[in-house]
Amino acid sequence: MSAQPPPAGGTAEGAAYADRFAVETPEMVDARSRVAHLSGPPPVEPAVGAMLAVLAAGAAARSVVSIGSGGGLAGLWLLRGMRPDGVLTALDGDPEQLRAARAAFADAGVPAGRARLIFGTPGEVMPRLSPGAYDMVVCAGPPRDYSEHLPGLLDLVRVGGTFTCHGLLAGGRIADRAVRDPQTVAWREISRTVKEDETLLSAVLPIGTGLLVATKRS
Ligand SMILES: C[S@@+](CC[C@H](N)C(=O)[O-])C[C@H]1O[C@@H](n2cnc3c(N)ncnc32)[C@H](O)[C@@H]1O
Repeated sequence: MSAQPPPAGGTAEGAAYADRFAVETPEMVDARSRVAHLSGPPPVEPAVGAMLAVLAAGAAARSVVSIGSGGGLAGLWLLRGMRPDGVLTALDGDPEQLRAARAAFADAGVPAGRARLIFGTPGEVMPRLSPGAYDMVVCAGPPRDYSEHLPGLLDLVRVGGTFTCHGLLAGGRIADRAVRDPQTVAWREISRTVKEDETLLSAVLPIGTGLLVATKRS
């Protein structure tokens, strides 16, 4: 398990319980330790991974895009919830993280056809993805790196599908109007855009470092 993050809501004990409730497979535990020494932010907390799996199962997801897929933790949880014939498209701009993800999927026995690993940024890869074709689009990483692509990322989601971003409550800065660093400002822009989009029904879940979830209604 990753180091316990500051609780986005509730108590540290509650957050720890939510993470223990979401039991990870041995392959997930190995995937977590594989990325522990790499640079970059940590993978999703178990409670967040479990929520992603629940959302994927609820959407009977057959096609999911993971932006900033890292070493594959979120991907393994998503694959657990997706249909057995579902395909995960995972993209990351760090070759070491992608290598770790490839190892994680191989370890977990994920058939090659179920996971498409792509090196690149959202701006580079999005033109290769079809609008409206995805049951879920799952974003992680620094919000400034994908906020400018938010309209395009939302366009990828089919009607009835789900969009998520993880990390917006980290440190609680988003709630403090006096804080105006670029990442926090980017999180506010993403949250506002999603909240004000009348085609979306959205919520913020205080798990992990905060999960923004939206379902496309039209
Ligand atoms: C928090 S980590 C991902 C963790 C992953 N979702 C998981 O749970 O295993 C964020 C990832 O975003 C990637 N990333 C950051 N900026 C990016 C960009 N502009 N394009 C592609 N990937 C990016 C980083 O390389 C890193 O692997």
